[in-house]
Amino acid sequence: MNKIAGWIFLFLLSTTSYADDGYRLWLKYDLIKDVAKRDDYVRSAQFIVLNGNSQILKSAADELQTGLQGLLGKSVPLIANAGNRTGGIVLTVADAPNADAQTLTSEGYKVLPKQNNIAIVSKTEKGVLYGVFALLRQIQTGQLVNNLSLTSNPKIQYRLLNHWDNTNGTIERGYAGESLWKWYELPATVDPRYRDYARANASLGINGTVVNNVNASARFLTDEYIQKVAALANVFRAYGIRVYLSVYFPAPKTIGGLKTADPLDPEVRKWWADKTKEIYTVIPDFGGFLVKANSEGEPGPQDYGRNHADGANMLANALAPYDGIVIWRAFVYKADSKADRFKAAYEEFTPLDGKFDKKVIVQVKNGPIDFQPREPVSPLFGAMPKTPLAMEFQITQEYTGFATHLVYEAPLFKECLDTDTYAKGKGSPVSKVIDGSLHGYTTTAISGVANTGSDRNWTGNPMAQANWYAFGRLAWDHTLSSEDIAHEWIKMTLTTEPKAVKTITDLMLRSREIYVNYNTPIGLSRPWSGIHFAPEPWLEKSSRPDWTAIYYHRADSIGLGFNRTATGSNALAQYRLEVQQMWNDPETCPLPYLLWYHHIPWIKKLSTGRTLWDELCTRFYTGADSVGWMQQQWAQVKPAVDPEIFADVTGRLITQHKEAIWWRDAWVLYLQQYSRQPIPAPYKKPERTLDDVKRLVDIYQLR
Ligand SMILES: CO[C@H]1[C@H](O)[C@@H](O)[C@H](O)O[C@@H]1C(=O)O
Repeated sequence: MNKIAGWIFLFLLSTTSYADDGYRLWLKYDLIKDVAKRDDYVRSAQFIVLNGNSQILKSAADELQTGLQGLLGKSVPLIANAGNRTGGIVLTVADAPNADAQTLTSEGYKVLPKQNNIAIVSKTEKGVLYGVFALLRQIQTGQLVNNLSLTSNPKIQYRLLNHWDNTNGTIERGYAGESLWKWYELPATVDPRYRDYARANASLGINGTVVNNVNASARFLTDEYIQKVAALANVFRAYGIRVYLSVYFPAPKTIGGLKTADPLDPEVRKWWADKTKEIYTVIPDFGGFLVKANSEGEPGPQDYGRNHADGANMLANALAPYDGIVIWRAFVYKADSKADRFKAAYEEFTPLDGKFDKKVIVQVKNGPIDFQPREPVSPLFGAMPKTPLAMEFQITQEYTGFATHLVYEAPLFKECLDTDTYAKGKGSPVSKVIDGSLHGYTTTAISGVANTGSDRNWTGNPMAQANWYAFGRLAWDHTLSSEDIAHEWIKMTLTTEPKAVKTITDLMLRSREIYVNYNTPIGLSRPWSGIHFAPEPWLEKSSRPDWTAIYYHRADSIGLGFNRTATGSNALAQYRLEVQQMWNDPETCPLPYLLWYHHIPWIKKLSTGRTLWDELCTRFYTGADSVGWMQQQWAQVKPAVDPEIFADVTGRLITQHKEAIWWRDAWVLYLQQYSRQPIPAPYKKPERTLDDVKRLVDIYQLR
């Protein structure tokens, strides 16, 4: 009987541990199997010195104890003073004239050898917490810690997740279940998961979270919701994370009973000042407001004949007594079939450069359109020298295959950050614009639209955890490489077995380009069906002209692509001269951007030696085939990876392959109507007809 009970216990244990593998993210802290290595760590981690009892220091010590307990299989005691003892870890908040702290900014940390101990030093408790995670990361990735010497300062001040979560628990563009925030239960019931969310973010250095959708409900500003958000803030505070709210601009009317929301109206201004005061009374470290205004039907200051700066400055004024900021989004465009949507943000915002209050940051999406699998950088990054600009990346895979397609986003983020804007001559990359170093902005920020949800593994596709991870790591230090970040994440999350690490890294690094190839190669964009998932390049009618596909690709009997040169929309003129030169000439424009800027004849020979048509077909076919390669690569790592995660990713890759072929067929058959060219050898004509694919997409979109 006992034996049976024992078996049942073991069985339960093993199943829970599988299920937990996804839940624990990169903070797994499993026992290090290499005994020699483990002993080495044990010698350096015999005790933890914790001097002080602030919430954040306590979180740091807790995490260190939990991590070491798991990794070393041994509980490590906390003591208040090292005395003469050596071989421990000393957490130190360095008071002013401490030599070790001199090169540190407020959130930076050092991990260094000190009197035969490992010292984790920072000017602040938050920095100590980040240092603890850095030390754990070293151990998790199998690096030596004796004589370890790390110095790290975050390059960007506000490192935020933006959640597009609604009051009813849904998430706009969320593919991993419902919202993490259980609004109906809050504030009385506080899910322990909020703490794990905070730990995961703090481990990356994320220090703020906007908890609700930019298409905001005014309810978030009611007392009822402020209390709920305060309950979240109470959990996050212990991990150095501040909460922010997206605001509905006409809230003074909808919940305040005023007749107007005009930002220059004294009553409206008073309403916001009072509301802000109310928030700070309940959430003393509230981070500030995020605003989507006069964009995609959301109301804003223009409804009252005012501009974005008037709206943003009014909120900045309300925040003036507090340490909070206004993040005003530049994602704007008007429904005008004659205009080029590409140009809209630049046109609306550059005249306002220098007119924003110093508490305002203008948040710009990485590209001028909308989070496409590949976009050129937004021209705004090179054109707002007097306004701090925040970067907005999308971690959730709205346009990169939801939670089924494996797309590692670090290369996409890096491509944008590394692009030279030439704003102050050569060597003015986007990264230096947003980290403030180029124009001397003192306020700097970066946001990632979150891909988390209530799914047990947080992100739906377990591999998408890497995108959350990569965003956070790059927000802290944009000089890290995609490859190094992938290595870290894999070793902490999936396996440390060297061959498997290499195979998975390779797979991840190639995944985005593979997706681009079957989805939007050579500068195509926005061929989406309404839900932004299935191919619908044939879409010609929609409620807005710029929500059709034809608006973007402009296929005709001559060729394909959007002419944005001087003979077309002239959007290129929004960039600095050197950037224009990079893209202006169809003969020299790099292929990834070609159709973003040029209408190219089907039979035109490209730099690859193939005609446009043949090149497109090559990309669609090799892209779809490469998903087969991804499946083979993944199959090889089976022995090294948790069985449940292995099976989950295997299943998603099967779906991805099927859908990649679907994309290929849709594009090839649709474009062939215009090109009237045969599909080049060795590729075979799709077995289905264009009507077959259209029907498939129509059915896909039925409710
Ligand atoms: C929150 O709305 C989103 C919308 O769902 C998305 O399809 C669009 O791309 O971008 C919008 C935005 O960024 O405001």
